Amino acid sequence: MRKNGMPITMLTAYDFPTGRACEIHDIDITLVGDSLAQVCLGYDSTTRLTLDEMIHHCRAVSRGSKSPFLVADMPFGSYYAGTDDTVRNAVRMVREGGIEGVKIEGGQEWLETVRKLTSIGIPVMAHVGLTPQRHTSLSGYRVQGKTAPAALEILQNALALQKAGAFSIVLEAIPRLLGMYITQQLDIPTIGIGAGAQTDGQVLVWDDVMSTWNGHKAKFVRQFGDVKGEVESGLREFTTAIRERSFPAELESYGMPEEEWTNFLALAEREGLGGAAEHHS
Ligand SMILES: Nc1nc(=O)c2c([nH]1)NC[C@@H]1CN(c3ccc(C(=O)N[C@@H](CCC(=O)O)C(=O)O)cc3)CN21
Ligand SMILES: CC(C)C(=O)C(=O)O
Ligand SMILES: [Mg+2]
Repeated sequence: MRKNGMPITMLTAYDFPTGRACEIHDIDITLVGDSLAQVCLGYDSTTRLTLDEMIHHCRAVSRGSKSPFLVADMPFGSYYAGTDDTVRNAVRMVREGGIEGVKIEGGQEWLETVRKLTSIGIPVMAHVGLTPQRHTSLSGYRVQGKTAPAALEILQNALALQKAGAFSIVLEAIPRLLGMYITQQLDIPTIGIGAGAQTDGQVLVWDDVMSTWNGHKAKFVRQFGDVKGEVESGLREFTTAIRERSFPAELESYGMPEEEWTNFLALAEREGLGGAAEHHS
């Protein structure tokens, strides 16, 4: 993939229509992010998402997103119980979910896992800096690598993950200088989210880009679309039109030959049903 060329565009998708939109509108990498826990399923943390739930959404996205490279987050708890178990879970995501690569959060502790998945043909995207699956032990969603030792540790993790075979790496919520430095040091492409403008690509969450997410807006989010505004005005007009009976119009309903209607009324009356039709208002 690209290094120093045109930046890589990556966007999350969670279902068939959003996957389809990534394909049609020229996204390079579609990510079935575990952020789906929060933005689609209403959980308070990505740690609540199960492997089965993730696979269900991967299946929908993969039917819509054919040409972008398709990556999915391995859910919290699906890659800790030894390499064999992790491989089994990743293989399910590929075979049942139809995805092409997996993303895992963390550093040195996953080198063996990255080597194994890569060796059996499942490309691994690494993810360092702010790792949301660990928000509890990180004491919340905080910028990472702001001190010299912390920055060094992130760089060392990134280098080790590359050496273990990761094909790309997400850098989340780190100072922009560190994002630039790590990008220069690595041969594999870096994809930033809150890592400044010098990474090889950028990723954001669909609902942040489209302004449909009602929760906290991180500093790194830019809202490019106003789907929330469209939903508001669309629903206001929908309910108003129903309540004032301007919907449906005649053209939005079905007719019947006049003669059939007359015969119907006569038939109904003969059967002793309903009486005259003037009751309807
Ligand atoms: N809608 C949404 N967007 C995301 O980017 C996202 C999710 N959900 N859910 C899963 C994780 C959680 N992520 C988050 C969540 C919060 C912050 C956040 O509030 N960051 C603070 C940093 C404050 C500081 O340390 O100074 C910020 O205000 O940017 C960052 C990433 C990224 N992912
Ligand atoms: C924000 C991206 C990188 C992610 O991991 C997610 O959407 O879950
Ligand atoms: Mg994620």
